[in-house]
Amino acid sequence: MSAATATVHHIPMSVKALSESPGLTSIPSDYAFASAADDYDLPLYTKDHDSIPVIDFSLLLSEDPGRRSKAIVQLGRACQDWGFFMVINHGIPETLMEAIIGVCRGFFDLSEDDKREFHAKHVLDPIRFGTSFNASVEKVFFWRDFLKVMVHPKFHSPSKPENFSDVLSEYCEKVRNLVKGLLGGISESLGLEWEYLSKVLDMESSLQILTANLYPPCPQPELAMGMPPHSDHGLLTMLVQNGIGGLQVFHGGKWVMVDAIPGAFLVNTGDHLEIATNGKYKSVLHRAVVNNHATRMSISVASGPSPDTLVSPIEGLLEQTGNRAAYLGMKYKDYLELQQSNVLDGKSCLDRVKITRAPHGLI
Ligand SMILES: O=C(O)CCC(=O)C(=O)O
Ligand SMILES: [Fe+2]
Repeated sequence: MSAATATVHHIPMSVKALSESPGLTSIPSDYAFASAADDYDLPLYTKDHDSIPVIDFSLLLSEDPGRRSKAIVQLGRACQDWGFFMVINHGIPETLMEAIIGVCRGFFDLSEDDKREFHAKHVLDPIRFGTSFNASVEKVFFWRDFLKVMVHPKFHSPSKPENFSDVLSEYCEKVRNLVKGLLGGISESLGLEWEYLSKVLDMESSLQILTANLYPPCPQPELAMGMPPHSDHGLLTMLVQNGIGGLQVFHGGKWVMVDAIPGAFLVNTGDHLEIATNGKYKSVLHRAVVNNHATRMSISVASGPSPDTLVSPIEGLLEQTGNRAAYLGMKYKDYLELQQSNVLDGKSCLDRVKITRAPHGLI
């Protein structure tokens, strides 16, 4: 390509640096998300937050069969009706949850030069620092910086700040165990054995990715968006935040603001649980809004099958779900690459593997 025809896409600086520019009172026009009006611009409901399902993890492991099966029914309902729930009594110390938020904050507070080392060349690079979602293809940027680290089956970690790697490894191992328990309960809620999903999805080699999100104060929060409506790849995403709200889930045709129980995990079902269950447990749309007074941080851990697992609807579940597979099989790592290389837009990636059929009787 000659210099005259080359187009250089403008990659913005971090929103952290932008938000710290002296005298910033409005956002640059390429962060104005509201002008790109979308279907999700619906009224916001907070009153429903009481009904967000709460799962007591300790009951899933209870020795009392009655309490255990009740908890499993509740978990199945939460996956089917909401695709979102909070988990309490999960056994992960709050000090460790605070520590992971602390070391991630420490990472974002490194100099821009230090962080630049992790500007990725490829979306599957194991450590990536960036802004927005995929700034090289986006027209509108999101008010968000991120650090993404692949921590399993192979562990990676930035070497700075000090003790980042120790906290990351301890935290992610504990989250993996929690996910194993939740998947066991989910398996049973589908009438399968506790170990079933873990085995067919090869969770021993589960691809686990930690994403730290930083949303600095924004002078015009009503125009900007932290993360647009999207569903997550993988099976379950486990999220914690620094005490500042901003996560909204789409439920019953409305955006519901999540009012987190302190110390609880916020969990959402991902695209690969939808594919594996042939649409019985659908991945949930969610988004993150920003505010003008406090820096919000959230740490999400996405847990998927092993990178090489071909994920398609599970045979044993077809009978409960209309007898025909409604999704094409795709290797998890190929799906991940596809999702991360494009703009983040609702469930557009999942739509690519969805089999659409003409209504019965029509060709
Ligand atoms: O910050 C949040 O609450 C949402 C983050 C999120 O959706 C993600 O990391 O996929
Ligand atoms: Fe998400």
